[in-house]
Amino acid sequence: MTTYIDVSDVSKRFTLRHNRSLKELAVAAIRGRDLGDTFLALEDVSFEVSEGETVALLGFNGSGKSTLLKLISGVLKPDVGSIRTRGRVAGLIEVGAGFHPDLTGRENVYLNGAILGMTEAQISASFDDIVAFSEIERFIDTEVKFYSSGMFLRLAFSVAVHSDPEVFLIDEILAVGDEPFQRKCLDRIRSLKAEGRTLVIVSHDLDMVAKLCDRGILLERGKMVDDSDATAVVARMRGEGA
Ligand SMILES: Nc1ncnc2c1ncn2[C@@H]1O[C@H](COP(=O)(O)OP(=O)(O)OP(=O)(O)O)[C@@H](O)[C@H]1O
Repeated sequence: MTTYIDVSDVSKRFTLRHNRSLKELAVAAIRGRDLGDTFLALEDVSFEVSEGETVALLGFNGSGKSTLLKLISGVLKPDVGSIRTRGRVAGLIEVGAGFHPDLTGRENVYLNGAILGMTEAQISASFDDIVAFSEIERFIDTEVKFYSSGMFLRLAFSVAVHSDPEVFLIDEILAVGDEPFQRKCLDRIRSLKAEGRTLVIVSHDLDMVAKLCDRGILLERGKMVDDSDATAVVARMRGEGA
C-alpha cells in the first residue's frame, strides 16, 4: 500500500505570551533571560497513513489534535521531525480559512479552488455543482464577510470535495453545520471513503468516528499513546478497558 501521509518524529512547541511589566522586561533584558514560556504541544509523534485509510485523531481538549492536523496540511511547520504527504491534500481545518472577506462567495470559490490546486477551467466546470451542494445560491454574490459560520463551512466543504483530493483532512468544523447539512457532509465523506480516498478526521463525536473510521490515533498531552482500531481507541477513551 502506498503511504499517503508520513509523520516522522514530529515535535511542535508554542511560545505562550504573558503580559509583563516594563520593569520585568528590563530586568530580563539586562540579565539576558528569555521570558518566553514555551509549551510542547506535540512530542515525538510518528505514524504513517496508507492510501484509503480513514483515521480519527482522538484525545481530550488540548491534546494536540488540531495542531497535528495543521502540520499535516502544511499550515504549520514542525520544529523537529518531518511530514510528507502525497497527492492533493484538502484541509477543512478552520472555519473561513482560505476565504477573503472582501470577495464574494463566487470569487472565493475560484480563490479556494486555486489554493486546492484546481485550474480555472476545472473550477468553472464544477461551479454549478459546488454552489448547488452548498445550497447558498442566493448569497453566492454576497461578500463572505457577511456569511455565518455555517455558510462558510457549506462553501468550503463543497469546494474541497469538488477539488478531488487524494487526502482529506477534516477538523471539528462540521459541528457548525446544521443537522441536515452535517448528514449530507457525512454521506459525502462516506462516498470519498468508498472511493478509496485517504481521510483524517478530528472530532469529539466519538460514536460518529467509531463508525466512520478504521483506525484511531490517541493523543495525550501531545504524545501518541495509542494507534489501533478506532472502536478500541474510543472504548479506551470512555474507560471501557484497553
Ligand atoms: N498558536 C498557538 N500558540 C500557543 N499555543 C497553542 C497554539 N495553538 C495551539 N496551542 C496549544 O497547544 C495545545 C494543543 O492544542 P490543539 O488545538 O492542538 O488541541 P486539540 O487536541 O485540538 O484540542 P481541542 O479538543 O480542545 O480542540 C493547547 O494547549 C493549545 O493551547
